[in-house]
Amino acid sequence: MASSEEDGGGNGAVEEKENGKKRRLGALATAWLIFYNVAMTAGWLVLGIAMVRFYIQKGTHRGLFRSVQKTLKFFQTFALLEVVHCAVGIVRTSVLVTGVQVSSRIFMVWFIAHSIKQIQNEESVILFLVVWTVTEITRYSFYTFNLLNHLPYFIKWARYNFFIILYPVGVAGELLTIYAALPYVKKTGMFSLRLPNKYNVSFDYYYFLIIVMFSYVPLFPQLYFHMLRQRRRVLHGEVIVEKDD
Ligand SMILES: CCCCCCCCCCCCC[C@@H](O)CC(=O)SCCNC(=O)CCNC(=O)[C@H](O)C(C)(C)COP(=O)(O)OP(=O)(O)OC[C@H]1O[C@@H](n2cnc3c(N)ncnc32)[C@H](O)[C@@H]1OP(=O)(O)O
Repeated sequence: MASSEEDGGGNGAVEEKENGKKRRLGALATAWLIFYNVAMTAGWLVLGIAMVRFYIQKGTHRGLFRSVQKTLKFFQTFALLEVVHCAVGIVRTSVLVTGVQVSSRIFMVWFIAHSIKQIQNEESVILFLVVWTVTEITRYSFYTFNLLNHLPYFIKWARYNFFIILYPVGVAGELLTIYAALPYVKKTGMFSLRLPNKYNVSFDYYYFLIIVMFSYVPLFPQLYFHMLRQRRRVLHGEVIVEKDD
């Protein structure tokens, strides 16, 4: 995370600069991250409240995705900035780990749930929506309070414990949703390119989705074990030697 001006540590990109510049960039980066995390906490809170209100009013999950999709798309797409934060060094996280996490979410939102209307009312969509929402409210409020140096222990505890259950449940929701999308993708041939065509290349979205589903097998454990290491480091103070990207 971007460190405060006083402690001066923890931000390689910033530390290399000469002193005056370093202080300014440190304060700017911290201010930006506070703004970003407050906005994201608020966005996911709004989404959570909208989901609860929808369910209370309608008594069904049908139509829920449609009613919250604008907020979801905006805030989940905004999270692309997290990859930028790592790349420019204002947060101390792997670009690769963050990139996989963010791109899989963007993919679910735009290329599955948005593009394939027939699956928007699947229970699995609601499953990953609820899990993402709880996760993100906890995660962004953790970062915000941490940056402000007033971190309540229960938020820290929630950040590094909830994922143990929420991560596999969220992944199950995502995989079930992709699985539910397969027949529609096959029937419509969407996003696919058949031969012959002027580019002389073919692409089959149906098989691409199957490959994406299988790619969870090697990729998800890496994210999960990364979080388990973070948990040991933050909650139990273990020193973890991270490999470079
Ligand atoms: C094109 C098709 C692609 C298809 C790919 C298919 C493969 C997909 C496989 C992957 C499946 C993922 C599925 C996923 O979407 C399901 C869910 O999310 S379910 C819900 C449960 N999820 C979670 O709990 C998410 C957990 N993940 C994360 O928290 C992050 O995304 C992750 C990058 C994985 C880990 O986070 P990080 O390494 O950043 O850990 P920390 O939070 O401990 O932070 C480390 C330090 O960085 C500071 N930091 C990070 N971000 C910020 C920020 N925004 N503001 C301020 N500071 C930040 C943090 O404080 C730490 O600082 P320090 O080291 O000083 O303590």
